Amino acid sequence: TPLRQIPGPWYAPFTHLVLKAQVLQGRRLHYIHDLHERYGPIVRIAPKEVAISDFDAFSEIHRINSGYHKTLWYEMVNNQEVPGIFAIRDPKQHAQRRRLLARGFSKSYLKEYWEDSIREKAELAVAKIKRDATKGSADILKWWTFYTTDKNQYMRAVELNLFAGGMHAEFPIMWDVIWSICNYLPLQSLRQLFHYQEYTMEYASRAVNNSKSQDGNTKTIFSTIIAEAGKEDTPLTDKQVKLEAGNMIVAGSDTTAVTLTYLIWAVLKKPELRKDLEEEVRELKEDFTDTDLETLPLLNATIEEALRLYSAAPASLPRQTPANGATLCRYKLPGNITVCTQAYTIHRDPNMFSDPDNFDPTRFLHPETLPPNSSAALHPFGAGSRICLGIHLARTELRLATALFFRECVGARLAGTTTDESMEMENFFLIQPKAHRCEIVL
Ligand code: HEM
Repeated sequence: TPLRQIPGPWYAPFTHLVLKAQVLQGRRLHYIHDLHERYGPIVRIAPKEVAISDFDAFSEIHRINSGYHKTLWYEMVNNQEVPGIFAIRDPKQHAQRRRLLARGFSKSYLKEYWEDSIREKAELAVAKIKRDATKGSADILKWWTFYTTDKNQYMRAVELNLFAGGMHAEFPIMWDVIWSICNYLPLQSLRQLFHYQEYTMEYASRAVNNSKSQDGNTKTIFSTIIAEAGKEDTPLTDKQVKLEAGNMIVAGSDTTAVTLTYLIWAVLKKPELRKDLEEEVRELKEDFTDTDLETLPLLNATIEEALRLYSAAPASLPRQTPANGATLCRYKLPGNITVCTQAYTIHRDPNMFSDPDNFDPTRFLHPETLPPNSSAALHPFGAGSRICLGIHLARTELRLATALFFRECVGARLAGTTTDESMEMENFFLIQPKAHRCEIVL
């Protein structure tokens, strides 16, 4: 195989077990990052899998109409009868579904119908953080999760979704064996882990049914999806709408909550930066809008820097080489093998971002001074036709929560329990702090 030319550890051509062991330990992105540091921008990581951190190759793989499609791994993670938007692999089918869902996520639509409700929830989360932090300590990861998802009996299933889906995709046989054993055990937590899809679907069904029962004036994401779904020549079935609702609930909750948590943590580690941010948001008028926030230089630079170092989905985005093969980083690759790029490594490329491990929002205050290609290399929300559908929603949520936090929680500090070690990244497709909490005090 031409893959034998590609640098990498001696065992990679023979087995994927070392890679899988890293996945099990929540260390896949660290492992691949270390391999890039050792072997360079293209590394063979398993018999039929290659990791790539070269900018040109990244652009080629994720370019619209590039011919590199999502791999089967996505369908295995999704683990549903029919794949939803996140997992659909056929480009035509994907484009059709995306068109249908996109309207409810457009920037103008969000501003018109959703901004007030996002702001209301951000205010509530910040009020709770302030209350807890004043009394003792506040776990911001917990409150940002409540900000992005309803606090209800399905929350745990939503949290488990990508973890359990990832395990199903990586270890399908082991998963099925354990699944059949656990079915006989009367343990609620195990049932939730192995039946996460049913719980999530139940939650999604409830959300869709609620939307249907609302009067015509009340718009929610699901009422928009349902309305748009009805207009198509081949409308979505009721089941497909619920399935997509489930996808949105999973894709839109931990992602934003984790990014916000790391953002606040990184700022609180730098008291001067915290003071500058507090000053910038203090100047806002009481009834500021998201449009006002878009004009704040430091707030936006801080969000950009948090997305560079700590966006919640910085790990491998696997794609399949076109059937007739490809050439990447001057190596010829056969068709239908997996190539994956990870933002974690590309965002830490010293040629794109000087002193890359340093959290320094000021680098984005004058983007024109950044090296060429660095803004194209920044892709916390993915790239090309599969870029995040919720990008505007996520950015609005990030702006409102960050501004409200630094207005209300002036002088916030990290609690003694929050250390660099407790915040180390655990990687099960998404990242989250190893301690699964992040406490602050006032
Ligand atoms: C800071 C928060 C977020 C981050 C960092 C993030 C990141 C990403 C990334 C990297 C992808 C590309 C995955 C790939 O190519 O394999 C993606 C896709 C997606 N995201 Fe997000 N996301 C965030 C918030 C949201 C929100 C709020 C929603 C919706 C409620 C959402 C819905 C989706 C959907 C539906 C896709 C699949 C799009 C497609 O394949 O067409 N995300 N996201």
